[in-house]
Amino acid sequence: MKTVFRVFAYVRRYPWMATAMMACAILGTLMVVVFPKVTQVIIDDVRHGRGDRLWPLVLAAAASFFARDLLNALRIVINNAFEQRVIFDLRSDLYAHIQQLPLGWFDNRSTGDIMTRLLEDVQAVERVLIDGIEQGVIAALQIVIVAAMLFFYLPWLTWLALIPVPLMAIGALSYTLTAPNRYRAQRKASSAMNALLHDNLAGIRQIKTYVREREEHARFNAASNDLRNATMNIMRVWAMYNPTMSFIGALGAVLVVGFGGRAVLHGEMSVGDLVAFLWLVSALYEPIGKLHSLNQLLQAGRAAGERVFEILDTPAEPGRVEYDEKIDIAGDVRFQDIGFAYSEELPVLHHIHLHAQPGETVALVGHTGAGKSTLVHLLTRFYEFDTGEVLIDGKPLRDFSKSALRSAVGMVTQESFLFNGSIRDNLRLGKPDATDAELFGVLDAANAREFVDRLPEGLGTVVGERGVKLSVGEKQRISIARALLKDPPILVLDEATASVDNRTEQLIQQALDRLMEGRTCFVIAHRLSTVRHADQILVMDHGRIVERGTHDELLALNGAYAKLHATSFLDPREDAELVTR
Ligand SMILES: Nc1ncnc2c1ncn2[C@@H]1O[C@H](COP(=O)(O)OP(=O)(O)OP(=O)(O)O)[C@@H](O)[C@H]1O
Repeated sequence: MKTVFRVFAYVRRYPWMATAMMACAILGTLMVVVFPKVTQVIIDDVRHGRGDRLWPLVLAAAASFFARDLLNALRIVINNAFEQRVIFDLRSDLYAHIQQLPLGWFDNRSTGDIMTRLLEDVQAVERVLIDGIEQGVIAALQIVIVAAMLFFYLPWLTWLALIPVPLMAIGALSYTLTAPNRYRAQRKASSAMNALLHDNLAGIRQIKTYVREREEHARFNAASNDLRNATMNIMRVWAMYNPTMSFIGALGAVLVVGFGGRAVLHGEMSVGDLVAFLWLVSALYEPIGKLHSLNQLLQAGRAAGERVFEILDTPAEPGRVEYDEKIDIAGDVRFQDIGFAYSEELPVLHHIHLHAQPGETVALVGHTGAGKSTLVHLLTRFYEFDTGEVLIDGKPLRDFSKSALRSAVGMVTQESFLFNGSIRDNLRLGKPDATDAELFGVLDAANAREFVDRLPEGLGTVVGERGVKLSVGEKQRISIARALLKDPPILVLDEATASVDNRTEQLIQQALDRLMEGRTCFVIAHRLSTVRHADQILVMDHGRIVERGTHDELLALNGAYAKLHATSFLDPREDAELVTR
């Protein structure tokens, strides 16, 4: 129930719309009493010499139907606007919160699952909200009004008409108690199918390369079949529950016809009363039937709501966010005895000490999995270190707002992720108000101007998902240009290992040199040239810094670094290129 109440809290944001909608619904429902009354009067009174009343009564009945449907039309218009606002709010809150969640949360979830929650689950929650409130209240109101009228007419026949109600309540209760598991299973199956779909679309090149289309199709069908089975399970129970309830409800009308008919035969009630009574009984069971459908919606919404609120209840990343805060950072970075673990079983960094002065280049080298990326991710608080302290310009990292800190650190990763927008949009991520002249300036510096000028729409060219329409070397240079535009005092650079041709390599290296100039740089180094020119090299092994010094010092030490060097761990190609440059 907690989930349901939390969902209803969203309605409170629009009290006027909710009130207007309810007013239309209530007034429209009140019209339900007119027709049975008119019918009774026509049958009983008009028949007995009050023919003059016939047409005014017919007119009154027509007017009541017109009013009911006019109010209904109004209610639908308000309802739609209300519904869309609520769904917008819930989706917006959810998205805003997702953006604030720590990276560790994303590491443990599939994109397809998150998207299912944001798209499908929000929709299911919204249906409960709107239909739940509105139709639930209307149905309850109609039941109360009609039951009151029935009791007013003939209490003994009303009691007979209500005999099926306790049976229906028991049926509804057992459905409600067993439904959550069925709906949870369905939401989970839907997420799993979407996750597979998302993963496969992202990996479509691999699927084609490894000729896995048939197998992946089978895997998709299996996930889709799970969803089908889960949905069928819900439907099967519903197919039993709904008609059973409808049949039990119909028994009420049957009892009324039987005992009411006998009363008419014995002259204890008029035919008009019996007809009116039957109308009212059907007007009583119609909303009861609706409540059953609503119960089904409610159970679906409950399962979806749990998944939506699970995200909203996940604590956001720690740290302040002050988007417009401007800070001046020189770029002095110090790690003091830093320890970090992704999870208790997976300690990754141990006793890390390092000091980089403003403008220095620190090269991180070491075998794969040594902890180099993890170390630099702590600098931007992508992950929170467990022990020790990181200081920037002598101030603890956690005293900076996250926004200011991340504005001060530029990142150029191997992946060079580009968004599916124009080159201009992608560059402006680094500086939203940059003019085209500034963009061309950084494209020049990043050796990217030439190919951008050659593109059919220049800066306006759309690069495709993840920048798929650009080559690896082009993407790298765009991402260097983007970092140049951001102009951060601290730079994290994950040197690309992917090979590009020698000329492109040279262009990229030149662009990087320009980018690194005058900044404190942490480079996850894969090239000999980079480490040669670094002010200090940190050699990492199993989460520890095992050696530190300059290239010559470390070679003279004849330890781990010398071994890496001897085994050509670092790519020497660029070195040769630079010498000839
Ligand atoms: N997001 C994560 N969640 C859990 N474990 C992780 C995560 N990222 C990295 N690891 C683990 O932490 C260890 C260090 O990884 P890290 O990526 O920092 O190494 P690296 O030195 O940068 O390696 P590479 O040069 O291959 O990128 C590895 O054992 C890795 O499996």
